[in-house]
Amino acid sequence: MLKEFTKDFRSRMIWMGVASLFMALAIVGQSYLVVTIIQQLFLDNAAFSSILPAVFILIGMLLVRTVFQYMIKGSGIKMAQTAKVSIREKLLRHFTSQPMIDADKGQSGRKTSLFMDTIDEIDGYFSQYLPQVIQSVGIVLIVWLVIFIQNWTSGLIILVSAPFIPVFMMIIGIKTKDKSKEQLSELAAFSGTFLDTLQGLPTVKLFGRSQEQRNKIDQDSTSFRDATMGVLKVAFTNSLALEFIAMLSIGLIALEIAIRMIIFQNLSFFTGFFVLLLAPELFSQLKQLGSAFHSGRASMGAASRVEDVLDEETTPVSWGTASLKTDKAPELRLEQASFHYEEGNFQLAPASMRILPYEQVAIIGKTGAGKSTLLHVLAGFLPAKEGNFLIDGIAQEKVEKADWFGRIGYLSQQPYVFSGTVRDNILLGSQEEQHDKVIQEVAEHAGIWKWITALPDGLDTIIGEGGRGLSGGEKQRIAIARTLLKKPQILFFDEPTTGLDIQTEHILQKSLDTLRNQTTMITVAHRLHTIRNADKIFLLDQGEIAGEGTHEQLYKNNEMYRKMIHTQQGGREA
Ligand SMILES: Nc1ncnc2c1ncn2[C@@H]1O[C@H](COP(=O)(O)OP(=O)(O)OP(=O)(O)O)[C@@H](O)[C@H]1O
Repeated sequence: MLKEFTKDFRSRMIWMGVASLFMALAIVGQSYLVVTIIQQLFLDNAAFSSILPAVFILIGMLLVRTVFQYMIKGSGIKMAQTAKVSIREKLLRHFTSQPMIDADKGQSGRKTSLFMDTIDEIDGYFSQYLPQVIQSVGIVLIVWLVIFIQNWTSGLIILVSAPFIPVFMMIIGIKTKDKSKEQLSELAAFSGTFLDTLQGLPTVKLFGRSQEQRNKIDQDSTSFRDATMGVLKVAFTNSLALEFIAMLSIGLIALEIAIRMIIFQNLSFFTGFFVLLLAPELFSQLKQLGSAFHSGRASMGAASRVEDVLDEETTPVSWGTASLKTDKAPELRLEQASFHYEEGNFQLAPASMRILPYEQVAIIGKTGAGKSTLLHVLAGFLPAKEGNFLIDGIAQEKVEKADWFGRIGYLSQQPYVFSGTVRDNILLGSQEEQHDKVIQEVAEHAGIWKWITALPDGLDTIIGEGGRGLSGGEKQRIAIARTLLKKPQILFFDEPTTGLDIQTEHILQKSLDTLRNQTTMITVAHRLHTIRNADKIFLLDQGEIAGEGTHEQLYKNNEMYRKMIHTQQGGREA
């Protein structure tokens, strides 16, 4: 994945290469001038004024070096920013293109950690590793060439000792990728458990499981700490080995220069000192490359974790480009359409049905019969695996996604309320800004206006993430207000199984009645009222349609339906 980006960053990398050549020349020039100044001042006893031009050129060289170093680093940071934005977009597209069922999978904390920490870890590859490789290769080659020309024996010592650094770097660094991947997995697990516990705190307390949860968090945090220590251990071993090799090589060069200068007296002070200044510059570049290699490997571990998630199999719903040519609610038709989840063995048997515009449809059946699954297939949240799903005669996969979702509404059993103002939450139902009068109107219909006016900031009151601080009934009413604002042509409604308070129930009924003639309503129904008033009822049993018709027809002809109604009525006749 990371290599893909290097193509996009080719021009930046060429520019970095050029900058590193200038840096190398500045390093050589800087050492040359330092030696010249010292030789003139201390050996040739030159006047200070005569070395002033050299001092100014030296300052210039230092400046050139600093500026190019800054530019290479800046370029690396820009590459990292672009790459991170692009990877985050890819991941977001992956998460959002998943069908509802996959989107709900896994812990939110894990996903957040992947999205934030893991992608941040990729930063090092572009901001440190790549720039350092380009910089070090250029500088090391040029500096080595100058040393070799000046004193070939020193050049030879470097040629023998320097390759140990990349070799050690690779041997030690190889482990970094796996260790870093493990560390990020542990962090994700820790974030997941922590967020899960936080969200389920009342449940945990209620069941007296605080200690177990505490132990689990403790365990996850210890695993994360151990994994972090593992990565750090590799990093420290890496630095130790690099320092050791560099120190040994520089020591050898110093010894060789001293022997040639003092014993054999065949090396000038100028050349000896020049080489002694250049050698640490060369090894410093190699050491920096070693550390950058470590962060590069850690980034590769992070990238591989992102890749694992991107490679996860999903069953996305495909959409096309055809617009529905109708202003009214489209007709829906299933032709031998079936569905099964990747996991588990539930099968929605091939089902055929026709839902006419503005029909009131109820889907009923026992728990686990497949009612919500059928509703999700009809709403385009899940793909029909076989058979056809036709929307106004057009195959669903050819219909434009935005056109379809612009026409439908979905009221789930547990509607989601976002962290934000009450106004923002209601306005989710509208593509445009709406006047407060309109919001008031739908809020009144949804029976929540009085509640809103009693809030400290009215419509501008901030409500918590996931609707925390709101009762179930209040969340439902906000969801109803959103739906009323959207005025969908088709409303998919997963009726709450748990009894709403009588008032919310009454409001819900009234709101749905207002929509009755302008909306096709497909309801997973639990209330007798909805079932009796439906134009068409589909009775599901273990994933199969076991009956279809009006209440009267089914009551007359279907034993299972009769039994269900009797149970609902507590034994009374319908
Ligand atoms: N994401 C999933 N992966 C695998 N199996 C699933 C998934 N979601 C639901 N199921 C299974 O599919 C079957 C049908 O589930 P569905 O939610 O459609 O039933 P339902 O009739 O709506 O039930 P209820 O009335 O309890 O909501 C169940 O056995 C359920 O466990």
